[in-house]
Amino acid sequence: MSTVDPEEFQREQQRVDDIIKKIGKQADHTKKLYNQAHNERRSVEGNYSQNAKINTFEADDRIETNAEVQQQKGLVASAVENETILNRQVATYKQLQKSPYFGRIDIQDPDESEPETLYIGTASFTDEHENFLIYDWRAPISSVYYNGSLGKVSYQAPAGKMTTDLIKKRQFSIQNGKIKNLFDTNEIVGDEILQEVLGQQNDTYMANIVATIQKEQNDIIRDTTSDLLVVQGVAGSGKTSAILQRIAFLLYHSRQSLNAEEIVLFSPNRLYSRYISDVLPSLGEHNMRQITLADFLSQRFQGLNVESLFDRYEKDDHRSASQQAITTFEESTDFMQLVTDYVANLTADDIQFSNVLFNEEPFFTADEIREIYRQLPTTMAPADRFLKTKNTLIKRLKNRIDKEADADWVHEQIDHLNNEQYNNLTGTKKLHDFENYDDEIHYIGRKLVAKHFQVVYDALYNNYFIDPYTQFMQFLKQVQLPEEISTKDWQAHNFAFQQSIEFHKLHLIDAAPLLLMRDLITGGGRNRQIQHIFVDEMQDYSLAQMIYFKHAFPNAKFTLLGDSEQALFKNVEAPQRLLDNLKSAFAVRRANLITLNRSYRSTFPITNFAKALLPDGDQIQAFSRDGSLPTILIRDTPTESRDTLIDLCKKQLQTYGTVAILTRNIAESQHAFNQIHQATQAHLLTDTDLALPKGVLVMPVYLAKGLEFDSVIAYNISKENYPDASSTGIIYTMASRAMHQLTLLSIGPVSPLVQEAVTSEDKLVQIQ
Ligand SMILES: Nc1ncnc2c1ncn2[C@@H]1O[C@H](COP(=O)(O)OP(=O)(O)OP(=O)(O)O)[C@@H](O)[C@H]1O
Repeated sequence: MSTVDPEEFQREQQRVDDIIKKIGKQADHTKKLYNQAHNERRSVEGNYSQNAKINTFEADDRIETNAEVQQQKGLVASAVENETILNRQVATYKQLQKSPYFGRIDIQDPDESEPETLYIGTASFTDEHENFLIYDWRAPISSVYYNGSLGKVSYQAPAGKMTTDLIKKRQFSIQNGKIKNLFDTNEIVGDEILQEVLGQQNDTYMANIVATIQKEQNDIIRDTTSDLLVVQGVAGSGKTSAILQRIAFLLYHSRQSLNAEEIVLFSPNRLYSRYISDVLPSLGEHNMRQITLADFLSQRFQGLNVESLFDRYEKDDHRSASQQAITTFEESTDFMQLVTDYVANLTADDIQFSNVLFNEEPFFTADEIREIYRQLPTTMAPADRFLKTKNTLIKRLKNRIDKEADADWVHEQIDHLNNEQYNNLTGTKKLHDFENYDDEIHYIGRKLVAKHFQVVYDALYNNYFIDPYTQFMQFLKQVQLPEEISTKDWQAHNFAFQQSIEFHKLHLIDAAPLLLMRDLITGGGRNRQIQHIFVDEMQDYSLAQMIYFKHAFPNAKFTLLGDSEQALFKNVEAPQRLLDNLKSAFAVRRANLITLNRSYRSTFPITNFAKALLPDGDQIQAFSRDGSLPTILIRDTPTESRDTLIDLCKKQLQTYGTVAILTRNIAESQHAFNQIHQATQAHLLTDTDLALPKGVLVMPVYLAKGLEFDSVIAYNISKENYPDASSTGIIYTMASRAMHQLTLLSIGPVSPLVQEAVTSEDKLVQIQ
């Protein structure tokens, strides 16, 4: 298979052996350092807990002890960091020992007499003289490997654009220190190694793809200039892979100014979060923060049960045209603009202030709060007025505390304090900080009263002096409706909003506009620390939600990835239009759209079948990997279908590690699971599952988003279940989850969507 002669192969193997030896030496040395660091951390920690236990009872000792504890704390933190870095290095060496590199480039720089040979791997490795024996795949020079065909190539180095002559490009597949395959290639990254990688069985969790990154994927990964990067990629084109490699790349390039905590990925579900969680650690990086939309919204609406995308999908089956029109309206950019305009024009009388209670009595009345707000200049932004109002309320609370501090009940409480309680109240203050005894008693009194009124302070701090739900109701009532929505339907919708709030629930469509309204009034809800937001499966988010993200993370650059054909919840939107919409809504300068049309996940026959399901499937290029044709099994009765399903699962398990039965919704999953679980030990997966087991998995299609399985069985793709084109996205998503084998089972006649593929002149499926 290899394109190089045996002697050359031998020379390369010799080099691999030498490098592995060197890595081994370095690994042993680092392991020793790690053990030292580990012991040191434990001893520093021991010291710290000793010191922290020192008697802090005597007021004069307290400050000294405090300083010492702070110092010890710093020592612990740096010892932990040291240990973590060394531990990570040891892990990297271990990985490099198995497979030190995957690429080699020979380049001839214009001002050098000899060509230079560079090897590229998942991490850098240098010898004792700081010579690079392996270059990190993210190093500037490594981009030549991913980007260039032989001949003149350029790359971006810290000093600016450089050019060189690429005279050889070699790809390796090295496993456990042995070269399995070796190719010289002129292509960007040759298909041979990719064939091999893609032909392997699903590993349950996603692996990094740095050895075989393709050119378009590389453009996504190395884009450091766009404020908004939108990627439209067909199923299996490597969008999720590109996100993760991109994060690794950004972290490497901005080591000093960016850390993983400042990157947030919105993931479609929790299974997906787990599915991708090994990729960054395999590249020696920490994972970014991950959150699902449902969890994000629940955090923002403490105390309310926010509908999830999945709840909504389960319900969407039964929605009328008018409900659909309302959803479209409320999820649009225009609607978010209406919210913004509404808030900008709110007068003091319009704002729904509410009483702040203490012991069930008003401590501040809504009218008092409104008066404070009214007195502020109307030229101020609502959020600034709100903040000033809040500060005034806090000041008034402090005045109350000050007065109350000398009340009899307070003095009485002070008399009953024991020494420890008393000292805890004086905190870092020392005795001579007080002018006299009265001063000290007043100080203690204030502390006691502040504790007493803590609920009031908390209510102010959390902005509970406004009722955002009633406010939103007021907003909904005055909205100018588009023609296609009748006043009656709108009223019904508003009533439903009000009712759901009474039951502590919130519909998903109301969440983004409501949050925006609340934030614009209160000035809260913004996180300026986050530098990058990634959204995978963006087709399942509304524009309104995206606009809210932009508002909530004002300093972040956005990378949005999706496949409009896999939209489970709405109609397909052309990527360019989406980009234009987002570009104007986000008001960004540098926006970029990248399209990925080559699909890597599935075998050639599976991708060909999936393509045929789509009206514009021609744009999808199937990667040429052999496999059997997808099979359609039509059974007349539920009993026959059950027997077929059990047989099928058993048979497939002999060949494959994961067999996924994908259904339309949770009820259907439950039904299929009940039929087969005894015979097949199947697992039923739901929204709350966090891990992916091996074996037969049964789940609704929306939980399979972003995932892949060796074998997929699309459950009951009957005419009855999928009567028309509105289900195209669902069947396409199911089919495109399969890596090696796809089976479609129908009880009764098959869906017309599949029928077309069946009757196509090219043989796309086999029927059994
Ligand atoms: N350059 C590559 N080298 C090796 N494997 C790749 C490459 N690109 C993609 N793959 C593999 O193809 C499969 C699909 O990739 P990925 O899940 O990233 O695609 P996606 O576009 O996010 O898919 P979907 O939208 O269908 O969920 C994965 O198994 C991934 O490892």
